[in-house]
Amino acid sequence: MDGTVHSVGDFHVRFSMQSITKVFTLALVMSRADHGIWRRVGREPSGSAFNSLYQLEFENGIPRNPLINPGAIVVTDQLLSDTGDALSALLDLLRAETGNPELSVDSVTAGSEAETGHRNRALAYLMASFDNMRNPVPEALDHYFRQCSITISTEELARAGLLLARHGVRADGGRLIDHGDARRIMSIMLNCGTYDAAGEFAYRIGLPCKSGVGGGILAIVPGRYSVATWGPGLDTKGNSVAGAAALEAFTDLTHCSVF
Ligand SMILES: NC(=O)CC[C@H](N)C(=O)O
Repeated sequence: MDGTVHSVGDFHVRFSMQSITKVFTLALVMSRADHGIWRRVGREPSGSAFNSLYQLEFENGIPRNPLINPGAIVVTDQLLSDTGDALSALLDLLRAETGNPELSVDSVTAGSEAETGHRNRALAYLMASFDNMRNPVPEALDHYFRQCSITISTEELARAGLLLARHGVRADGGRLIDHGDARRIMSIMLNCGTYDAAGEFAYRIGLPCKSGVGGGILAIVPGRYSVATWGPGLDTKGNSVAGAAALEAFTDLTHCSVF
């Protein structure tokens, strides 16, 4: 938590943050008093794929949790209502926490997210049909697609993760969220941060984690440090195979887990 970074391998390589951004948009929304987000999204593991539609239909347009796609779309929609510019709010936070003012969106990735995002569009319109979207779907999705396309290195991701390791205290010593909300976000990461493999991750690694389909994983050792891994090969659930293996070896060797 003093900012010392230990790195190995391709730690300067930039990759697409993808779903890892979902943790930071949630923190931004929760930083506002009376945010009301838990009326719009749940806090239970989904047990299904991150872009599954059927559960959302059964559960009346209320996504299971904020770390699967429909939940994150709701959170981004809320952040858009709160700030007028969800993407800028997220970029400002990540630039400050990583210490890299150049952190930005990869426009080629963002273009491809928009071009291929039919399922995300289906999820968002389904939620709109249940009156769970506040902004026009195309506008909210534009922010969501660009948010997923922010590029970051493992070193920067580890720095950003300190926000949670420090229970809500920012790099500049100010506070974004209170201690309890940081604890709650990490509990959601443990239960929901790796989609329908969260049980397996808790068993193998025992840390709050958030993965993204860009191959990154952010893991937090609360009160001590954060660990970021990147390996582009994904398993069938969308989690980095090498990243999970590295984190498992790491907690086996260090005995540092929340259990
Ligand atoms: N699991 C992920 O990283 C999903 C993010 C991806 N951009 C999507 O919306 O489908």
